Amino acid sequence: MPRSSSRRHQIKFRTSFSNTIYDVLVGRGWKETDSETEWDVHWAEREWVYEVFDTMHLEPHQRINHFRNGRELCRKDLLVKNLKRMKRNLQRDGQVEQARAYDFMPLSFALPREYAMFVEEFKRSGGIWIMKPIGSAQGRGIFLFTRLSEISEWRTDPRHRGDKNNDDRAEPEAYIVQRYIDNPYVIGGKKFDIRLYVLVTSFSPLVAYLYRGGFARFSHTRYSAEPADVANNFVHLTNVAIQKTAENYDARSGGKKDLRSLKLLMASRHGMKAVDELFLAIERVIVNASPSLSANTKEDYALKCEMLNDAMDLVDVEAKLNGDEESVGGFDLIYEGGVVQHDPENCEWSTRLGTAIFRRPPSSSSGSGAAAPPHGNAAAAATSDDERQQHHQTTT
Ligand SMILES: Nc1ncnc2c1ncn2[C@@H]1O[C@H](COP(=O)(O)OP(=O)(O)OP(=O)(O)O)[C@@H](O)[C@H]1O
Repeated sequence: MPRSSSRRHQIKFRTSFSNTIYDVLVGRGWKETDSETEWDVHWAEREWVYEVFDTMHLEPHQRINHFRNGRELCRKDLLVKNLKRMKRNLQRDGQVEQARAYDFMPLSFALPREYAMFVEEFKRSGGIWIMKPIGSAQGRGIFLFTRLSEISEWRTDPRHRGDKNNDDRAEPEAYIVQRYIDNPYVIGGKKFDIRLYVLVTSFSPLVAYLYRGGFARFSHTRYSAEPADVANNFVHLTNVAIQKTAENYDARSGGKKDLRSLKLLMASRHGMKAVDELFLAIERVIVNASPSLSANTKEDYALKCEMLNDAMDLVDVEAKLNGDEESVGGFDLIYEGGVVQHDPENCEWSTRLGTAIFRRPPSSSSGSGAAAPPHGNAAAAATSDDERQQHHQTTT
């Protein structure tokens, strides 16, 4: 795609969403269209892209928000399958150290297919396990258990049948069963997870950018791994969709703490170096096709709009980039066919505390050999299925 001159025509977008992404696209002065073919940006539903991608023709200037095979990394069972396969291949090739990098995933089995293997492991080791429907989001259908009989209920209960007509012969719904991490890092006694935004502009070679902003999603009930609390989702599941139904839910903060405050707090406990190292390790394991783009607070709305606006700059709809940028807005290149290694001699630590990566001073930004032009038609940042046709009030 020629990048020397900016395109002058009116940019047109298509979307069925009406949350932050809609506001951002309109805010850029772009025009909404219903046309099936005449658009520059299509912010589409994930399943739709998976279905039609192979039969659609994309012009070089057109951008769509999912890859055709995104579910290979973003559906829970396929992610497990691919991570296991990758690890096996590395072990087979004698790359022991690289294979070990895949140990971050707790022991997992795809049900019902690997039920017998799971039962063998469960009888051997016991403990707390977590069941997650393979294609769901927002904590829906997730539950913890400590006894096999609880799984038997899942196997026989019609509510968990793949066939919604309650056909007794239908297979139980597909789940991932995973060893539960029962000693999470807590703040104020509460469990949290972290929402980061990654924009993947190409899968071959893999090119990924990480956004500096993000937030932690907190539970509202103190963490406990006691048997009496195992069934209490308010203790164990940090999804906002779950937490907002808790009695003590704090609607003002939305249960969220921005990434910068989180890192400062952790730095005050452990030192900045430890926090930077932690976030570099996190960078190596981030994957998600559907971060919620709806907002439940003013801050949330501002963060998501700013992130999406920068994402639109990065996928270069208006053909304004040179193609060798390592940072665009809040997005920093972290992977381009391999981990982007910045020379510490030439770099300074980010002072924005968003992500812990080396940031090159502006004067030495060119000729690094690490940068890649943002390219490809797709960008893996999307919206949860539940957000279709919704406005700003929904949450993950
Ligand atoms: N193996 C595990 N050990 C401990 N906690 C877990 C484990 N797997 C998932 N969780 C917790 O369960 C909750 C839901 O997990 P996750 O966010 O992956 O589900 P989801 O339904 O796909 O949600 P979302 O759509 O918001 O990403 C989170 O609080 C997460 O920390």
